[in-house]
Amino acid sequence: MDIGMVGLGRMGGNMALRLARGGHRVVGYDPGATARGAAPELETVESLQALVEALPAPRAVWLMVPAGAPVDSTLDRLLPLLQPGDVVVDGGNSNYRDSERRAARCRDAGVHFLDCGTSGGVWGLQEGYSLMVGGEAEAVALLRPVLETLAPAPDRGWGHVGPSGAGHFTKMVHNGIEYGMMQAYAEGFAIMQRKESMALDLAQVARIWQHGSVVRSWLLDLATDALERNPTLEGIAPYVSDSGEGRWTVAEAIDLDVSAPVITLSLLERLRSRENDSYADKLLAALRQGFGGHGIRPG
Ligand SMILES: O=C(O)[C@H](O)[C@@H](O)[C@H](O)[C@H](O)COP(=O)(O)O
Repeated sequence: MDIGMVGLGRMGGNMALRLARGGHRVVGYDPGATARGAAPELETVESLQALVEALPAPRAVWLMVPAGAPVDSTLDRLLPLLQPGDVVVDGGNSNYRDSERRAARCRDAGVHFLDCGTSGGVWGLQEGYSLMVGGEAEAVALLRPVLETLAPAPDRGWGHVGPSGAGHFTKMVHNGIEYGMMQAYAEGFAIMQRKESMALDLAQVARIWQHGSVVRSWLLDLATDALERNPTLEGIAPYVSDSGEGRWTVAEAIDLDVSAPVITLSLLERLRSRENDSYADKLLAALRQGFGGHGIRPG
């Protein structure tokens, strides 16, 4: 089918390519002008207007722009160009409450809005993406050919999970789980690395666990590659960023009265990783000295 792809960065560019290679006609536009003009499979245009004009009705336009304000500003410019019956998909890591709001806004204009949680990262081009779609069934049916091509296989790795917001809600929880799993691997390997008397080959242990072990997973495969390439993790600062999904998961857990200690602590560990001159730790040391006369390490 014909589809417009807005945003041709790491995710959008690869998704556009996977679709083009899967036999779809993809018209790409990148607001940041990082268009992959070099990829011969992609037809790129210079404006949203040109993108809309290049598509037959009902139009399908997939947004892969950074979450937050860029999605709203793209919608501001895109909606007046669309017609009732057209479909907009937000495939980025948007907050699900924003997606509920955007769906209502599109509905007022007669345009369908689908929120699609997209997992797979840079590997999605070859492996396919895991896609969680929220919105109206009618719009999902229109997008089915595209979803079947983006997914690892037409009949699996994607699904209509619920009403507007449900796609990004499930992706948010997916990422919360991702935080917890990553943290558990990181801690386990740190314990083994500290056991200097055994001089364990951590890449070897990871390789063993990849086969038959209860904790085998794609994240473990990535850990194995990382440890094989760089066993001491030299050149990597112990600083872990986040893009918001873990925070939203923790906030949602609290709102719903769900105890989610592992996800919460893995988020806090990321925050902790960014403190290399902790005021809180200095105060702790000062208090301990205050009440117990314990020594402090001069800094
Ligand atoms: O499933 C995925 O493909 C990932 O979860 C991806 O969507 C993720 O958002 C970023 O790679 C990093 O997220 P953080 O910056 O929050 O770690």
